[in-house]
Formats: sequence, C-alpha cells, structure tokens
Amino acid sequence: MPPVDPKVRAADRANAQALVDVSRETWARLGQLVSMLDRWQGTMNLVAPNTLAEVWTRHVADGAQLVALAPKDVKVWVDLGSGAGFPGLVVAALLAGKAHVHLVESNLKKAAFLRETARAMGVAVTVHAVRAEAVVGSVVPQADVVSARALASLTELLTLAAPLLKSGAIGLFPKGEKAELELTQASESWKVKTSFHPSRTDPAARIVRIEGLQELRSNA
Ligand SMILES: C[S@@+](CC[C@H](N)C(=O)[O-])C[C@H]1O[C@@H](n2cnc3c(N)ncnc32)[C@H](O)[C@@H]1O
Repeated sequence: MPPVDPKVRAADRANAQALVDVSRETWARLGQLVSMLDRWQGTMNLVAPNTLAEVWTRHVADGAQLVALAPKDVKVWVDLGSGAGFPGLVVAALLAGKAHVHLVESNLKKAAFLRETARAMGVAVTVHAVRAEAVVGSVVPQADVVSARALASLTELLTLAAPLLKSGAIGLFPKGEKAELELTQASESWKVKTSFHPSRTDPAARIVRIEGLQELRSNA
C-alpha cells in the first residue's frame, strides 16, 4: 500500500480539527496515535487500508465525538475490542488526567500496539490482552462508560457489557444504518433506556447511548 498523499492527509486532518475542539496538547497526543498507526500499519492490518487517508475523520474524530455523550464526571471508561485504539485511545487522549481507560483487545499483536502507542502518547491506560468476557464484571468490576465500535451486534454487546451496564455504566455504541433493527432485536432480551445520536463523521451512522439495563428473560 503506497503512503498516503500528504495533501490528502492534511485536508482530512483539517476536517477533523473542525469537528474536534481540544487543546494543543491533546491534539499532539492524537498526532502520536496517527504516527504510530502509519508506522505499524505497514506490518499489521490495524485498520482497513482504504480508510488510512481519512484516518483523522474516520477514526480519530469518530471516536472523539463519544466523549460529549459521556457523563461529565466520568472516571472509568472501558472500551471493548479496541483494535488499533478506536475509540479507546482517542478517549484516553481527550480524558487524560481525568479518567482511566481500560482497553480490552483479544489479539495479542494489537494489544502490543495499544501499549506501545499509549506510551508514545503519554496516556495512562490499562490494556487487557484477553477476550472481553474474561474481564468485564470481574477484573474490571465497575465503570462509568463502556464503549465498543465494530465489535458485535447490539444484542451481543449488551450481553457482553451487562455486568457493567447493570451496575450503572452508560453504553456508547457507534452503529451503522441498521441501528434501529439491532435495537429491536436486543429489546427481545433486554429492557433499556436508549437514545440515538447522529454521527458527526458519517451521515448514515448513529451512536446508540444505553442506560439502565434490565434483563427481560434469561439470557443464559
Ligand atoms: C472489527 S475490529 C474493530 C476495532 C476497533 N474498535 C475499531 O472500530 O476500529 C474488532 C476488534 O475486536 C477484537 N475482538 C473480537 N472479539 C473480541 C472479544 N471477545 N474480546 C476482546 N476483543 C475482541 C478483534 O481482535 C478486533 O481487533
């Protein structure tokens, strides 16, 4: 894959800057994330190669918009299936010094990328290189927010995140065009208070915000 045209990258960065209002220090941290991604993407398929030219809007700004939907006093944030750090590392950059972010990623190479990149960005995170099922509700017993992008259907996400959601965490799940359908399916098993928020980076996408999860029937 040839390197991204610097002009294309600069235009995309400017578009993201218009969407993400953060300090210069936070922007520099996000820049470290993009540099690391460029470096590691050569040897690992961290994000879909055709999204690399728009990494600032498709991945960085897309993750950053979640922070506005979180409680103001968020202290613990858990991101499931973090992949290359979206949205988890972006959130960690925006909330540095305010909240602790747990990144749960079962792929060991991606987990190594997350650790190295967090160090380069200067953000304190905990990377769990295991399946989410092994930490949610046990190693990480409580959280204020749980997020996951492109990990699973809403029904599966609610099941996975249930121990955290039932004890008061807010769920923030970026979803595509099928968000309503996924919610209808999830509502067969779960009673939830849900709100849909338009994505600022993709007109076809929505962020599903979940609170107050209750089980309707046995999900065992
Ligand atoms: C499609 S990628 C999405 C990555 C990232 N959230 C994003 O949107 O760019 C899904 C990621 O979840 C990880 N994964 C899949 N199942 C998992 C599980 N049960 N627990 C933790 N990570 C998981 C995969 O290794 C992969 O990196």
